[in-house]
Order: sequence, then structure tokens, then C-alpha cells
Amino acid sequence: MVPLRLCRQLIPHSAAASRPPFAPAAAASCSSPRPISRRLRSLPALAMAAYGTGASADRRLLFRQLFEKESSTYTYLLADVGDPDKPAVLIDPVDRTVDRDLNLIKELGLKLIYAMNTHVHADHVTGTGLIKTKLPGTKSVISKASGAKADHSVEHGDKIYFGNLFLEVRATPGHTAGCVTYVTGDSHDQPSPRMAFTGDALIIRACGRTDFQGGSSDQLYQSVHSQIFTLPKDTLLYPSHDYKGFTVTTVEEEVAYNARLTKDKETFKTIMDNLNLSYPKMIDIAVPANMVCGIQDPPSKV
Ligand SMILES: N[C@@H](CCC(=O)N[C@@H](CSS)C(=O)NCC(=O)O)C(=O)O
Repeated sequence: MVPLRLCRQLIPHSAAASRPPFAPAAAASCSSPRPISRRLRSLPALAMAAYGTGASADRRLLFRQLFEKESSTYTYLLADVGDPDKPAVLIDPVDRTVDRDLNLIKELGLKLIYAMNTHVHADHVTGTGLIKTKLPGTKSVISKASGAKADHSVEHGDKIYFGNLFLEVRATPGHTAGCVTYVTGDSHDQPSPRMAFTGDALIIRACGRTDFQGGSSDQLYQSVHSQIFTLPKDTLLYPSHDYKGFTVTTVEEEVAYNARLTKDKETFKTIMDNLNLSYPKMIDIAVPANMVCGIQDPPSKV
């Protein structure tokens, strides 16, 4: 495991000179994002359909939402296509769809640098272990609070750079103790509107269950209200799962219409205590595998 320390930025030899190695005021408090990751060389943008409104930061971002239908899981691909290496990250890949995801990354000429998890999933095995086998050099990322083994253990306030773009880590425990939300940056050179990858903290019009893996409805309510609902109202929210055919929502929509999180805390806790969901079918396989980011034991020699 390669722990990412407070305010440390992993900068390879090619780090651009325009950005200081440490973000201003990054050390000030846990609520300030801390840079943790590498920056790569910049070359002219390639002609590739990117995401956003047309501002230069938006043109840098390539964004794809991918779906795994057995577990109704979304995987998100983000890349800085304004960088010559087109560095990319995958959020919440699933083992069953790793080949699809890696083929897409190859077709688009991206360089996958991080395979990240929002939390230790209970319903499917993460793809990060398989990805590391198939694309050595890709680093796995998960929160330190999850207790899971990964190349990088991130904490609230860390920044994860891919090229000139970055994701900020926000601790959003409650579904599990180690859940985080990854949020695009808020400076002028980052995509607008912001995008938040909420894992299972917030599901469109709902939220993640809180009945195992250190879950707490009290904590989840606090996390969503303090870390997600405080984002700008046009922030696009992308969950880990959808069971109803939705793809994306916004802070404004969820503050108005979320069937659980718009209630007061006590009502919310009562709702969560009465969900009566059956345990995920794969929980006994998925959780132990995901505690090591999906890395399988090497086949035993006969
Ligand atoms: N039936 C599925 C599991 C469905 C489930 O429990 N989903 C979780 C997220 S994955 S642990 C959840 O939090 N759902 C909230 C909700 O309100 O549905 C299976 O067997 O895998």
C-alpha cells in the first residue's frame, strides 16, 4: 500500500511548472482539499468528443457513464483529453465489465492511471484487482477509512489529479463507514457545472442502505446534508447504482425531491430502519474480495 500523506503531491519528473507542488492553504484543515496526485505533461487537445458546455476546462474532460446490469452499477470514466497522455480514471469498475471498460479506454487512446472505489461494495466485486492485472501500472484508490487495501488510501480533502483535472475527496460515511464522494474541482480551470460521484451515499431520489458494514442512518443524513447538498445547486450527481432507469440528477433536484433525505433526521432514520431490504446476494463474496480491492489470490500450484 502506498499511503497518500497530508498535502503530499505525487509529481513525476514531467510535472508542469505552472502549479505549485502544494495547493494553497491545503494544510489548513481537513475540510480543505489536499493535492495528492500526479500531474502529467500538457500538449494540444486532440479532437475527441468531450463533455460540458464548451469552456476550455470542459473541453478537456472526456466523460462516460457505463452500466453493469446484473448489479445495476454505474462505472464512470473521466479523462483529461487536453493532456498528451490523456490520463484517465475509472470510478467503481465492476469485475464483470472490466474487458468492456479497458477496450473503451484503449479505443479512445487513454492512459488509465487510477482505478478508484467510492467504498467497499457489498453487491459485486470491484474491477480494480483485475484491471491492475491487465493494465499493470494502474493504481487502485479507496478511502483510508474503509480499511481496505489499495495502492492509495485517500482521506477527506485529498485531491486526485489526472492531467490538469482533479477530483476532490469528500468523506460521506453512513452507507458504509468508509464511503467517499469524489467531486470535480471548483476552480475556473475545472469543468462546470461540477460533478459529484456519490457512490451509495446518494442514489437518485433515494440513498444507500445503512444496515451493515458500519452503516449509520444518523451519519448518512449528516454526510449528505453537509457534503453533497452544500455543493452548488447545478452540481451533477452521479450515483453508483440505479434501480429505476435514472442516470443523473442535480443537487437542486435532490434537495427538492429526494424521497428520504428531504425529511427531517428522525423521519429519515425511521425510513431507513424500515427499508426491509434483503441482503445483497453476493455480500459474502464481494466484501472480502473488495477489502483487497478485488485482487484475487494467485492460482495455487498443484
Ligand atoms: N438486490 C441487490 C442489492 C440491492 C441493494 O441492497 N442495494 C444497496 C446498494 S448495493 S450494497 C442499497 O443501498 N440499496 C438502497 C435501496 O434503497 O435500494 C443484490 O442482491 O445485490
